[in-house]
Amino acid sequence: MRKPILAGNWKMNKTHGEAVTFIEEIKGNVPSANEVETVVCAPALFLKEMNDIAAGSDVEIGAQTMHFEENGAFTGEISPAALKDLGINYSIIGHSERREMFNETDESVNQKLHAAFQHGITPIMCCGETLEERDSNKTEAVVKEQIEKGFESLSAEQVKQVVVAYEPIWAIGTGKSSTAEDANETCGTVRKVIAELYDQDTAEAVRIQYGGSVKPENIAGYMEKEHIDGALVGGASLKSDAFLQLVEAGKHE
Ligand SMILES: O=C(CO)COP(=O)(O)O
Repeated sequence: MRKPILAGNWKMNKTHGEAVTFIEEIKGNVPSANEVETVVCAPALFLKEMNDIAAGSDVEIGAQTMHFEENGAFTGEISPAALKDLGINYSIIGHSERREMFNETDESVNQKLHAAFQHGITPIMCCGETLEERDSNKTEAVVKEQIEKGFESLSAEQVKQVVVAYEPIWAIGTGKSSTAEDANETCGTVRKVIAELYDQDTAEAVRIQYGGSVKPENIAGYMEKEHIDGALVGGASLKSDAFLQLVEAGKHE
C-alpha cells in the first residue's frame, strides 16, 4: 500500500513573513504523517526557518530545485549537502518551468536524482508533455523518455523512493486540469515504464502525483484513481485553508 503524498510548490511566491505565518497556521492542523505525507516546497531563502517552525510536526519542508554538485563555482545555486545540513529531506527535481527557463535536461535531472540519493533527499521528479506533444499523441513517448533518461543507473531500491510528479505542462497554472481519467492513464504509463525498466514490484512501490491546476474542488477525483498517489500543487497551495483542505483530501486513497 503506497502512502499518499501531497506537496505544495510555492514557486517564486511569498515573503519571509508570509512563509512563517503559513507554516504556523498549518503545522498543528495537518493529518498524521502516517496517513499522508505533507510537504511544502518553498523558496530556498525561507527553508531553514520554516523547517525550524515545523520541527516535530507532520509537515515536511522541501526545496524546489538543487544542484547536483556538492559545492563549487556555481553562482546562485544551492547544493544538496547544504540542504541536507538544514534538515531538508525533499526536493523537486526537473520541474517543467526549470526545464523550460533554466536549461534543465533529462541528463541534469538524472545527475540530480543521483545527488539526492547520495544526500538522503527524497526527489520529487517532474515529467509531462506540452500541449503540442499531447495534440500529436506523443504524451506516452515523451513521458517514457523522461523517465528512462531521468532514472539512468538508479538502482531499484532508489527508484522505489522516487516520487514522480506527472504534470502536463498545458495544465500548469492555466486552470485547465487534465481529466482524472487521462491523468490516471498517463500515471499508469509511468508505472508501466518503470516495470519494464525494473520490475513490477519496483513499479508498484513508486508514488506518482498528478499536478496541474489541482484545487480543493477537484482533488478527490484524482485521489480515487488507481495510479495517482497524491498531488503536486502550485497556486492552490499558497493559501493555508485551501492547502489544509488538499492535504485532508490527499489522505483518501
Ligand atoms: O506546477 C505545478 C506544481 O508544481 C502546478 O501548478 P498549478 O497547481 O498552479 O497549476
